Amino acid sequence: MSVLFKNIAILAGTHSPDTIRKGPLKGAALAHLPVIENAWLLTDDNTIRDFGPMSEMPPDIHAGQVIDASGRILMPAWCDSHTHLVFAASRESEFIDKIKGLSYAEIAAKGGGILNSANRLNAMPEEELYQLAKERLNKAIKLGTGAIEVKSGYGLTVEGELKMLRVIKRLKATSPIPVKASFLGAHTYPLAYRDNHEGYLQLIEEEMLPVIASENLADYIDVFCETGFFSPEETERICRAGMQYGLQPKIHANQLNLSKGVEIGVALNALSVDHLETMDDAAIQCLAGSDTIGTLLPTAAFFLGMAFQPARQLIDAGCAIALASDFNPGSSPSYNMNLVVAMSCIRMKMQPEEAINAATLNGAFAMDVGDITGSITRGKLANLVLTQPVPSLAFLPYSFGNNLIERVMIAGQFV
Ligand SMILES: N=CN[C@@H](CCC(=O)O)C(=O)O
Ligand SMILES: [Zn+2]
Repeated sequence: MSVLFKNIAILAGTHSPDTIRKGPLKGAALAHLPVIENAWLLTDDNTIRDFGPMSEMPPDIHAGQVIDASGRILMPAWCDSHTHLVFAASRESEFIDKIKGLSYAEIAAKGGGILNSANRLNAMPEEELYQLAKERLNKAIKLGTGAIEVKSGYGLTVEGELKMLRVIKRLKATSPIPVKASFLGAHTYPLAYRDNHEGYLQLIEEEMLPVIASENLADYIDVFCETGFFSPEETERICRAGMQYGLQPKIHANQLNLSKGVEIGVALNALSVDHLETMDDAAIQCLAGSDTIGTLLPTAAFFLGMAFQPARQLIDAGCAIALASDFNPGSSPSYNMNLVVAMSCIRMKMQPEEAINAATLNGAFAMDVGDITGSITRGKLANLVLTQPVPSLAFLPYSFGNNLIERVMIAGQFV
């Protein structure tokens, strides 16, 4: 079916094919969000067919449905390039511990955190895990998410990790939006290997990765490179093991400490290094001189009460920045990308245009779908967000916490 949107107050994110070909928006280019005011857009089947200013709309357009978008913004759906959407149970008891003053690291050290999620996940049948994940994904789509990356990392056993990745593979097959999978077996050391790191690294290399590759269960290799989790040397070893199977690194770096994750990610040509709460000048310069995307996860910093990522310094240094939700039960129990964008403006001093680009086009590039989604470009997927009537683009992050989305279109269909 084709849908014609008419009288769109602001059609935002109309990046040209030339811009898309150049890859992620870096530095000052991030502030350039092309818009057409008083515009029309036509979808055809699952794609964006054409668009332009109302004054130039061809008189003979035929569409199955016509929408009057007066006063509204039409823009690309969010591209959430970092989530842990597959998990068995929420962890609000740890939330209480955090309120009482325990840190993320202290909760992890007493057997909570990722290990808590791993115990619950290993006990849950695959079908139930899939149903829970599918429900969450559908809710995220209704909030405007039109492409998503999902990680394993709550199994930490051969069976558990494969179970998670098989769930993600089913989501890929059944979800209306693009889904990418990252293998995060190196999320933390399971208790059984606490004093035998070599044994767990070998388990990943010899028992997990070969099966993952043969069943085509992952697109990326991820490691939590952090003090108390995986050292820089261990991170590099696991990334290289994944790379032998064609998995590009996309790693957790510099969340709690200057972990060297950024430097390792850049050296290994990682697609992205994610978190970046804790950065020094060397790490910022290293990222700026690379093609690796820095994915900022402000809701995780917010939830853990940490300093926010230094978005301004990163952008001013010339880095390519994406924004993602980090949706997970421990450090970011929200998949709301609208909130991520608002928080990035309010707390990281990003301009609304920068935040929208980072959460759409650059997010798409951070999961290799920049050629099919993340902007209003002819031939791309019609994955679109139509807002309620709003006075301006800046109103979206300004009016934080309010749901301003009226309709979401995925592959040309309203959801
Ligand atoms: N930092 C490591 N991993 C997740 C949190 C996982 C958890 O606490 O369950 C993150 O990206 O924030
Ligand atoms: Zn994460």
